[in-house]
Amino acid sequence: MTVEAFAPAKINLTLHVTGQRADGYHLLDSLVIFVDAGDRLRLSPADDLTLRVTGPRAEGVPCDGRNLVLKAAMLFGCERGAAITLDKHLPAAAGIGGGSSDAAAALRGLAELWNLPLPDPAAVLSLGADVPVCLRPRALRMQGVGETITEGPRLPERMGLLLVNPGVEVSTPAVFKALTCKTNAPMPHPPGWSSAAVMAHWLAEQRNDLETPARRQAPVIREVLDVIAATEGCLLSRMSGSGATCFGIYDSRDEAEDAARLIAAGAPQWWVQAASPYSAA
Ligand SMILES: C[C@](O)(CO)[C@H](O)COP(=O)(O)OP(=O)(O)OC[C@H]1O[C@@H](n2ccc(N)nc2=O)[C@H](O)[C@@H]1O
Ligand SMILES: Nc1ncnc2c1ncn2[C@@H]1O[C@H](COP(=O)(O)OP(=O)(O)OP(=O)(O)O)[C@@H](O)[C@H]1O
Repeated sequence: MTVEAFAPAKINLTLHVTGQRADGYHLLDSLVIFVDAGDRLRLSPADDLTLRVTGPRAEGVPCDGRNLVLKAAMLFGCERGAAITLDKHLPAAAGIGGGSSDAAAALRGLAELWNLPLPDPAAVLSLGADVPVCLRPRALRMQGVGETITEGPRLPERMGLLLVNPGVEVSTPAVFKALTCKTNAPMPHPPGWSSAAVMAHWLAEQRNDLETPARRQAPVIREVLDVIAATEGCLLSRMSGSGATCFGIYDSRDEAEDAARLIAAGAPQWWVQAASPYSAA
C-alpha cells in the first residue's frame, strides 16, 4: 500500500500583524489560499522510518530529523516504520509554507498509512505556526499565532496566480523581529468575490505588514513586486508570508502563464510558477 499526499504552496493574500504575545509570537489576521503548485509525498510501509528527498528543489533540504516531515512523524508517538519520499518543487524559506505544507501532508499521509487519528491541535502547532492552516488546504482565515483557523470566503470561479521567488532565503524570525509596528488594524471580514478584479480591488485595501521589514532584509523583493505589477493583466502584486516569494493575481490562468513566460525569460535565475487556487477535497 502506498499513500500519496500533496503539499500545496500556501499564499498569504493578506497578513495583518495585530499584536504580540508575552512569548514573543505575533498575533496575525491573514487570508490564506493554496495553489496547485507544491511538493509531493509518497509513503509506504517499512520497518524503519526513512526519508528520501528528490526533485528540482531538493538541494539544501535536510533528510534527517531536522526535516519537518520526520518531525511530523514523531508526533504519532512510539517508533513506527514508513519509507517516505519527498519530491521537492517549492523553494525553502520562501514565504509559501514549503516545509509547513510538507509537514501537514506528512501528518495526513501517515494518519492514513498507520490508520491513526491526527495528533491534537497543540502538537500540530508545535511543528510551526503555519502547519495548522496547511492541514486541510482551502481558502481560510488564519488568526492568533496561526492556531485559529476559520472558513475563508468563496474565491472567484476564474482567476490565475503567478508566484515569483528571486532565490534569496528570508529568515522569518528576523522579519518579525524587524517589525516596527506590531499593533496594526485587523483585516475586515473577507466578503467573497464574483471576479478576480473585484477580489483584487478588495485586497488592495488590505496589507502584508511583513513586506517592509522583509524588503529591508532582501531589497530584491521590491524589484520582484514591480516586475510582476508591470505584466499584462496583473490585478495585484504582493509578497506572501515573510517573503521573498511574491504573487500576482490575474483574471485567468492563461494570463498568469503568459506573465510567467515573460518574467522567466527576463530573469532565468528566479523561480517562476503560474498556478490556480487549490482546495483539498
Ligand atoms: C509568516 C507566516 O508564514 C505567515 O503565514 C507564519 O506566521 C510563520 O510561520 P512559520 O514559518 O511556520 O513560523 P515558525 O517556524 O513557527 O516560527 C518562526 C519564527 O517566526 C516568528 N513568528 C512566527 C509566527 C508568529 N505568529 N509570530 C512570530 O513571531 C517567531 O520568532 C518564530 O520563532
Ligand atoms: N520539508 C522541508 N522542506 C524545506 N525545508 C525544510 C523542510 N523541513 C525542514 N526544512 C528546513 O526548514 C527551513 C524552513 O523551511 P521552509 O521555510 O520552507 O518552511 P516554512 O517555514 O513552512 O516556509 P515559509 O516560512 O518560508 O513560508 C528550511 O530552510 C530548511 O532548512
